[in-house]
Amino acid sequence: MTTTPMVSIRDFRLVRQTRNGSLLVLDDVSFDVADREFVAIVGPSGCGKTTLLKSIDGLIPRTSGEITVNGTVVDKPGPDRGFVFQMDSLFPWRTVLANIRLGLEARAGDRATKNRIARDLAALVGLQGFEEHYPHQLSGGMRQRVNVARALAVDPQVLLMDEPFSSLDAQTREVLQEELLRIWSERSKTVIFVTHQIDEAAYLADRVIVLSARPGRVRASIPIELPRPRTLELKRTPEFIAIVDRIWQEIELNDSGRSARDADDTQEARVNHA
Ligand SMILES: Nc1ncnc2c1ncn2[C@@H]1O[C@H](COP(=O)(O)OP(=O)(O)OP(=O)(O)O)[C@@H](O)[C@H]1O
Repeated sequence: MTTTPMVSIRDFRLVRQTRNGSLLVLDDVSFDVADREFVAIVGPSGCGKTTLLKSIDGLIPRTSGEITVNGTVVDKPGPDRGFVFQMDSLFPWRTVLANIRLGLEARAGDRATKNRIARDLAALVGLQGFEEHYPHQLSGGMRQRVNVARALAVDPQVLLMDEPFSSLDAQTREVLQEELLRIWSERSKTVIFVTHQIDEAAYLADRVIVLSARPGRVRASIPIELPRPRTLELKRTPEFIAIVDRIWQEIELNDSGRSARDADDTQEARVNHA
């Protein structure tokens, strides 16, 4: 018996229109993500990680290929997916509770129930006691906790996270990484997590997908066979360091064998209109 993957990406290709013409951003991307799997996506800057995540959310129309979530073709955002953005995307005039409640407001149901859900989520992300605070009264880490809670409010099956901790200091980032693993296991979500931090990818994920320089193609899919539950001490073990090294090697070599960092500046993956 085969189980349907939670997210399935098939022969996905995406061309963006820019001032200089058409730009091939993603090409021939295919991979599956199982229910409750935690997958991290890494790759050189500009290779299309955010574009891929937004495509899974249905925010960008595909050029060809297909993405399905729980067997349904994605053509727009839906409550089965929650998106946690890279940058602080809270409404400054809303309290913590009102920000978390946001996704629920368009839905049927009474205000008391929605407030209860929002309060439970505030507690889940460690913000009990801060429900009536405004974003400017919170630290960066606390604001990202609100972002996570807000994405969870509609109880999505899939959580799409775009470098959610990148603007945080190293210590806060590590605290939130541990918290995210706790939330992921408590709430049984499927997570797709884009990051630049290779150690973050290895620490969090069951599997790391490495994209090539633009146009992004799947270069490697590396299973992270490290035991769970994971604690931060894991990062100091030889097994962990070896995995991080392996991921780095895949990133450093792009398709033409050049350094991925150089290639990002020079590669012109443009598609002519003609
Ligand atoms: N709205 C847009 N219109 C046209 N091109 C875009 C748009 N957004 C992004 N791009 C281009 O698509 C390519 C991929 O961008 P994307 O943000 O997905 O990359 P990324 O891998 O997430 O980058 P980074 O790691 O730097 O965040 C880049 O060349 C970018 O310039």
